[in-house]
Amino acid sequence: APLAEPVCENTDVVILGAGVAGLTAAQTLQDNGVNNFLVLEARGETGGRLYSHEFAGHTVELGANWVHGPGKADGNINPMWTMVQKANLNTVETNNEEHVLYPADNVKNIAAALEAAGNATDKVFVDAINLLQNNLEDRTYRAGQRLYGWDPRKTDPAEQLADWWYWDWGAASPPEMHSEEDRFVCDEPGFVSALRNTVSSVLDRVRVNNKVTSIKHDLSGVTVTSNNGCVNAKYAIVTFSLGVLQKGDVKFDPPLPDWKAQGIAGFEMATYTKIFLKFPTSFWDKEKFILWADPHVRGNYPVFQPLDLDGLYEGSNILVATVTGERAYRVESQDPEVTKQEIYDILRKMYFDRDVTYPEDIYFANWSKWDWAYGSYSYWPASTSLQEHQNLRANVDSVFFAGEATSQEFFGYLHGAYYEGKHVAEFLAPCIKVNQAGCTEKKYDVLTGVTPYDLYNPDNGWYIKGNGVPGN
Ligand SMILES: Cc1cc2nc3c(=O)[nH]c(=O)nc-3n(C[C@H](O)[C@H](O)[C@H](O)COP(=O)(O)OP(=O)(O)OC[C@H]3O[C@@H](n4cnc5c(N)ncnc54)[C@H](O)[C@@H]3O)c2cc1C
Repeated sequence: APLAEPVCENTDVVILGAGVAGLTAAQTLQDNGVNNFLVLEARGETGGRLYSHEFAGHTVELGANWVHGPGKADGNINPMWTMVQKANLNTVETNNEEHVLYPADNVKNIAAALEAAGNATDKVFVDAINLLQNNLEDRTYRAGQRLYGWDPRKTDPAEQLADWWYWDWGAASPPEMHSEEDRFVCDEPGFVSALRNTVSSVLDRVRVNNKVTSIKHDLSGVTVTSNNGCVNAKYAIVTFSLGVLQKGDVKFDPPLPDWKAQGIAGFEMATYTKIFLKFPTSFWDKEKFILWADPHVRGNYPVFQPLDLDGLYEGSNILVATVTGERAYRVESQDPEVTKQEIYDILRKMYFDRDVTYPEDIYFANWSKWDWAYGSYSYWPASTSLQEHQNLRANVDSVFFAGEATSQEFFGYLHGAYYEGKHVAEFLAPCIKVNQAGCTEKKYDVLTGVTPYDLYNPDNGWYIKGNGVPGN
């Protein structure tokens, strides 16, 4: 071949992304007797949004931190819990009720608001299962809460904090997982070590620092181009975050069909930013969650978590603040020194009677900016159908998709990514082994609405369909 022509590597399956979904897919292919595969990863390390990082001499988790719902011995065990136990990582049980409340002069109201919000939330989840199982019209989370008596006043700090706590922060947990405790992972090897141990036999297939820029596809295969060359394969498994798919940095050739583009466009990425702070002294409550009801701004540094609790990083003087959504974008876009000062000012208001010291160091992830993530995790907007979600999940030609966002049950979670990676590999393994073309997953070319057309009638205020408009 002429020298200028790039020679692509050949393999059966090219997995794009080495997060939980990609590495689980790789391991599952191998477990099912498929050995000819490669993993291309943009970053210099594996794990993706399971991201352990050194801060102030300790390993902290920039991304996933909890095993949400470890499961019960007599039921389903969360696969992430199995990994964490095998790796023998230190964890601590948490639940949303282990908190101290600030400001001190508003504690009674905050406690009452938390109780009301919590009660409504429990009922909304039961409701949500009912709507889903019976194919009834969806409603927003807020509509559900109102029906159960929770409609926080916009200018009531206690109610706004309670609302943030049960929605923005905590309650995005799926109903199946809701009643169980959560396990917070805090250990020097890092949460990501549990994943790496589990997939150790496929790690040598991962090519780090390979940022994929285009995916050429047809029914017979794919050509994937990265900053480091190209790979031909029979199948690709794309595990990029929903944010990456939405931003369009990776070109599909031919472009993705409408049903697929619509599936990708219809879902949302949240941003959840943890801010790690190292202090000269530890002056805060030794409690798992310290909540702050800001008198003016909803979600303004509403939760702090000490990492220097007994059994965690004792003596570390590390405090973690979390912000979400608009407040997270603000932190990502302003000078960290400003963030430091803002947090210091709030801590001084909370602990006006203690010796509050100034943070020595600060670090946070730029989830909404990082071009390998563009957000922290996905969520499912109200009134978006299962069909549309399946289209986000389904393959286009030889390109398959897996990741937390493609999980209908556990989107947003590590175990969602795990189950999707496992599913896609189990689906493809037989296709590869018998060299069977046209393996394809369920998709919907047309998404249907829910109101039958004969209900568009004058009784319902609909005059256009042959009935003329009122007064004509
Ligand atoms: C702040 C935060 C807190 C969270 N907390 C929890 C929690 O407590 N519990 C929980 O269960 N879940 C939590 N999650 C969610 C969990 O981390 C994710 O659901 C899970 O890690 C997603 O795995 P994935 O394999 O689907 O995607 P990813 O981990 O995003 O993997 C995709 C991989 O693709 C790579 N990639 C992207 N673009 C390209 C490209 N162009 N070329 C090559 N490679 C590319 C990325 O670098 C990445 O490694 C949290 C997430 C965040 C961000």
